[in-house]
Amino acid sequence: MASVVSEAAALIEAAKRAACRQAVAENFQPTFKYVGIGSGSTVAYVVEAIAEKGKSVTSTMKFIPTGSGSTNLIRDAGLTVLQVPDLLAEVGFTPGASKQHIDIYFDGADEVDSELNCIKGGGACLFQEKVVSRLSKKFICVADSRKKADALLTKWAYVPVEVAPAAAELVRQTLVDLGSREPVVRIAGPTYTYAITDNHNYIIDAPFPPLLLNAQADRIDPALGRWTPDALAAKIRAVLGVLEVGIFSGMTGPQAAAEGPAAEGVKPVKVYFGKADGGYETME
Ligand SMILES: O=C[C@H](O)[C@H](O)[C@H](O)COP(=O)(O)O
Repeated sequence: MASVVSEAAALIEAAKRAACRQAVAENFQPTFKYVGIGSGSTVAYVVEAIAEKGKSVTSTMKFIPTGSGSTNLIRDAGLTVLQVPDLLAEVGFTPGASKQHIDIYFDGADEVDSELNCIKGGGACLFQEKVVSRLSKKFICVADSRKKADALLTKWAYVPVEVAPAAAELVRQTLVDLGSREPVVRIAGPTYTYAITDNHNYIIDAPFPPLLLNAQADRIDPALGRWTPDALAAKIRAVLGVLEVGIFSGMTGPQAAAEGPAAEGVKPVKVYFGKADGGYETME
C-alpha cells in the first residue's frame, strides 16, 4: 500500500516539474530584471529550473517573493531576494506611470477555471501573491492537471479569506449570510491553534456552491450563494475585517489596459498543467 501511495505522489511531483520546466522554457528571458516567485510546492520547480541556468544568467536579476516560504526558496537556490517595499523604493514613483515593474510572475494555484480565474491560498499565502501579481507584466501559473476545472469550487472545496483576528467571527458570520456553508477559521496542523499568515492574520476557509464563470454574470443568485468569481471576490473584499480573498480573477492584458488601472485583474495570462506522464497542456 505504501509503495502505491508513494508512486502516486511521485507522479504528481513529475507532473508539477513538467509544467514548471515548460513554463520557464517558454517564458523566462535572460534579459529580465525582476522575477516574481509565488508560494507553494509547485513553484519550487520553477526556481529549480531558473537556478539551473547558472549565475551568468541569474546574477543580474532580483527575485520578488510572496511571503516567508518563497523568500527562503529563492535564497536557498542562491538567487537574490528583493522584497516588494524595496522593489518600489528601487524603481521610484512617477504619478500615473505603470506599476507593472516585475517582468514576470510564476506561481501555482489550488484550482483554475476555463476563464483562467484561480483559487489560491490553500497554503495561507494570498495577499502578498495578489500584490506581486498586480506589480507584474504577466502572471504565468503552474499546476498539475488535477487543478484544472470547468468552474471554480467544483474540485477545490473552499475560498480562503485572510482576515484580521479581531474581526474573524464577524467575517465568518457574514460569509454565511453570503451563502457559505460552515466557514471555519483555519487550524494550523497538529497544534490546534489558529493558522497565522505572513501578515499576522487568520484565514477563514469558506465553502460555497460551485462558482459561475464571469461570462455568466446574468445568472448570479445571492439567495442561492451562486456567484461569479469577480462578484464574490468583490463582495467578500468589502466585508469589514477582510484583508483579501483567494479568488484571482478580473481582466488582464489588452482588455484591462483599455479599461484603465482600476480594472486590472490578478489572474494568470497562461496556465501550464503538468501531466503524470511528464507531458503538459496549456490554457490561455
Ligand atoms: O497559499 C498558497 C498558494 O496560493 C499556492 O500557490 C497554492 O496553494 C498552490 O500550492 P501548491 O503548488 O503547493 O499546490
